[in-house]
Amino acid sequence: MAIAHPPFIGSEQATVEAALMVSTPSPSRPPVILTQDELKKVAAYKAVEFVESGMILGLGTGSTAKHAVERIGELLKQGILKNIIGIPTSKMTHEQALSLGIPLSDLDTHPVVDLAIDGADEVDPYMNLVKGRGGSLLREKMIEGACKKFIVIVDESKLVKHLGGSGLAMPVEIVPFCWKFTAQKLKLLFKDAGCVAMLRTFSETGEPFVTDNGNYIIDLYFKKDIGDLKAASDAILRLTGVVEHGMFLGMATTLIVAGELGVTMKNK
Ligand SMILES: O=C[C@H](O)[C@H](O)[C@H](O)COP(=O)(O)O
Repeated sequence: MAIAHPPFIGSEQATVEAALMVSTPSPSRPPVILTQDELKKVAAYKAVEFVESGMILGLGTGSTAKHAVERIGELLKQGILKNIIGIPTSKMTHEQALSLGIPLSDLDTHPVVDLAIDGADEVDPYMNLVKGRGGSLLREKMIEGACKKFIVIVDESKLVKHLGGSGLAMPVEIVPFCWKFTAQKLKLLFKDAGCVAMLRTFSETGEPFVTDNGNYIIDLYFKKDIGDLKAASDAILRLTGVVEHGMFLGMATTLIVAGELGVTMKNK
């Protein structure tokens, strides 16, 4: 997806330049064309402006968060940030952060996290999120739930009117034991919303996708709005066999969206 991008102003311009290393647009120069990945990078770089030396940082997972982790690594290397400790939300992010020389820890050692930066699959107008299409929802929810501040970074394609509204998956992490039984229970919970529950598998082999915690993912698809999110969350979590779901309700404290009209930021 290529988007014609109007000139940014102020610190947003600086963020775009840092993210993309582009020169300032001018009337004589055509507008910068940003791909979806570049928009993710712009949002990520903007969020990293809130990172301060000495912070304990929750490091998110996914194609958006990876830009933030990369930028943190870069600023550490340049000596602009010092004494950062990262707490990765997945094995993948752990590997990335290690390769960048970011010192790492965990919630056992650092139970209070200053700031987390992470992407999302869907964001509703109240900053509720769907996360976990990459399979990392459990560790993300544990770490982001322990944060004083949680910045969500997305490109504008992630904005929805209501959760589940993109028509894409709402992930639920479950124990592998009798997964069909749990999937059926999940489907029945949302039968009025026309729910379809599917085990996440690898398309090449048909083998189940296994999370970092050794669990399976059931992806829920809804034909209609599921309504009361808190009630839906409680009902899912009451099912024995469910470990966690991908609805992150009331957790985000700041939302940064990069889109066609520039970067917007919203606080809780
Ligand atoms: O499990 C994956 C995480 O929740 C991601 O943060 C989420 O899927 C968004 O990923 P991306 O930035 O790649 O769209």
